[in-house]
Amino acid sequence: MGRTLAEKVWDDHVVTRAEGEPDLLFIDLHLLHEVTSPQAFDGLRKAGRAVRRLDLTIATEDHNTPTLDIDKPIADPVSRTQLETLRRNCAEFGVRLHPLGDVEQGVVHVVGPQLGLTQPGTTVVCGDSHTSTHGAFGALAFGIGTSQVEHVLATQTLPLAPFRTMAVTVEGELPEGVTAKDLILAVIARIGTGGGQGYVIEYRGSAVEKLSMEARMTVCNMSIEAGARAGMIAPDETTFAYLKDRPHAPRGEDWDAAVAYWRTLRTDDDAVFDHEVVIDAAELSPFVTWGTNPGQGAPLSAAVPDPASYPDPSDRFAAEKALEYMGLTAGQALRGISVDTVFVGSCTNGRIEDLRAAAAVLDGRRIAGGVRMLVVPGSVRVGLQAVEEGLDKVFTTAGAEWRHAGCSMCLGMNPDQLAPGERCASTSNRNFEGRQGKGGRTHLVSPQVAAATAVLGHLASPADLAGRAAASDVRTPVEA
Ligand SMILES: CC(C)[C@H](C(=O)O)[C@@H](O)C(=O)O
Ligand code: SF4
Repeated sequence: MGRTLAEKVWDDHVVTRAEGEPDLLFIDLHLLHEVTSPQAFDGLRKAGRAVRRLDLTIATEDHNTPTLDIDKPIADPVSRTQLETLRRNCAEFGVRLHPLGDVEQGVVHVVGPQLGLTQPGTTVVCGDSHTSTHGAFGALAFGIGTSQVEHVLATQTLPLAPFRTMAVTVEGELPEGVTAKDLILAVIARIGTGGGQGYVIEYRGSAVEKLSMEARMTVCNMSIEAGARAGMIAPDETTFAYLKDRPHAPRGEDWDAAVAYWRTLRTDDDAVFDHEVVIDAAELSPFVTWGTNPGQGAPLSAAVPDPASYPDPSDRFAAEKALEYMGLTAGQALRGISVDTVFVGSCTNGRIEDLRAAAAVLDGRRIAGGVRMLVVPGSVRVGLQAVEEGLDKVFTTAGAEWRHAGCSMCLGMNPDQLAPGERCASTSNRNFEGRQGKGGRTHLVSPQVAAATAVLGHLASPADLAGRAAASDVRTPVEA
């Protein structure tokens, strides 16, 4: 019988297989950050062990890094300790680290792909749930716990329980203005936050094939929000073009050999998935969340749902609780919900295409009075590219704040937080209670919706700005 993409990559990495035991897999790339590595390094130190494969291990600082005044000492003592600990550990064990101030620093899931470290057919792990992002390259990429981080540091292998396979097939054309973020939010709303549990999801179909690498990363990034162990997309010409000439991509003959292998990484025609979901791209529209988990979402054109409409009592209870926390009423139009803050960034939507998309909406416009907008590039490189393209000026001219790279307000482990009761349209991936600051309320959106929301001061899509000319289009003849 044929095999799925995930099964092929898995099989190519089995070091040992024994009846009744999990397979031991070789790990090709281990990414580290400050939050989930300290105890793992402590464990190594106590056991008197070294890092087994320094050439396959790389660290960056992202969660605790400030996005302002990065040349000043870090004021928050917890963040300072986290970063100092990572620096000490990396120096002691010889691990390559890209610290705050380094040109390759940034959110771990933005840094790996942009350096060309994330490659098709590899196994990638990190002590971080959104490691699923790397599956966009046809890699098998898992988030792992701190004890597993220690195991990988010591052995470059990991025992892993078998997974089930799910295909999410999206056929057709995404309508104008509908993005990868809308697609994945719709998938999660459809299968639920537990719908992917135990599965590796492969996204396929003509709509997925047409997505750029960055859009594919947005989709795979949020697989974990459907409870899946990983998300994957088969590598193709788009993948190869993205990787070519990246610092760690193979070169010359090695490149040709790599591409020849990568072309074999496709689900066989006769392979069978344990579960299949089919979605018609044409039916998708800009999507926003109204609740406190990423599955509580609806089209922007819809209304806040009535908890009473849920047949399942636990869904009903969850919706009631969510509406209470979010300060929303059933039946209220999603489009009318006003926000205090807009956050563009994170490993979901903090890449250059995301910043371009937000800037295109803001160009020549101003954000609404009383709205605070933070634009945080996913990495220093993304930030530099944005500056080269003049996007930072578009943001600041519109009244937004242009910040230094990091996780920032995605989870508020640094000073970028919501105040209690504040409402935010955010391009990140989690809308849990208190995620962006205690008492803060999060609506997950695409970069385009984030930008339009900033301009109008309430949840909106760029289409809602039509007819409201950009400032640059309404110059008087004298100015022109
Ligand atoms: C801090 C880290 C362990 C966490 C994760 O695993 O995802 C964070 O990145 C998040 O997004 O909540
Ligand atoms: S940007 Fe957000 S989701 Fe991504 S790693 Fe950082 S905190 Fe986690």
